[in-house]
Amino acid sequence: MKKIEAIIKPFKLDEVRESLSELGVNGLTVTEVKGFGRQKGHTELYRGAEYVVDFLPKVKIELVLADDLVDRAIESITNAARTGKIGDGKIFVFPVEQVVRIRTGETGESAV
Ligand SMILES: Nc1ncnc2c1ncn2[C@@H]1O[C@H](COP(=O)(O)OP(=O)(O)OP(=O)(O)O)[C@@H](O)[C@H]1O
Repeated sequence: MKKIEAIIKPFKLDEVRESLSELGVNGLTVTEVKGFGRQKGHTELYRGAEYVVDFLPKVKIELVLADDLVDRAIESITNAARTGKIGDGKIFVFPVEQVVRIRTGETGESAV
């Protein structure tokens, strides 16, 4: 199992969620975050306004999924989140040791 953390532009959240649902992803966690990438100090467009601030609002999506879904999930997120402009975001992938579904006590891939 792997955990994908994707930092995306907030207005792309619905599109990304829909593309992941089509893949059969069972759940995900979303957090409003702030951050910067390589373009720090440069302006970036956010909701029509230009920002020169250090930290821009982003959305972090976290999802844990079976190994065989990871490549397709990365492709879906990339296609849905890309505008081609700076600040489109980044995807990080981590190994996951264990998952426990609290209600049923299931563990491993069947708990994801
Ligand atoms: N190395 C990193 N570690 C942790 N978070 C990061 C890292 N790089 C980017 N992020 C997060 O991802 C968000 C989007 O990054 P961003 O797309 O601006 O990266 P970039 O490398 O500057 O790419 P681009 O050239 O497309 O703008 C940042 O606001 C930050 O929250």
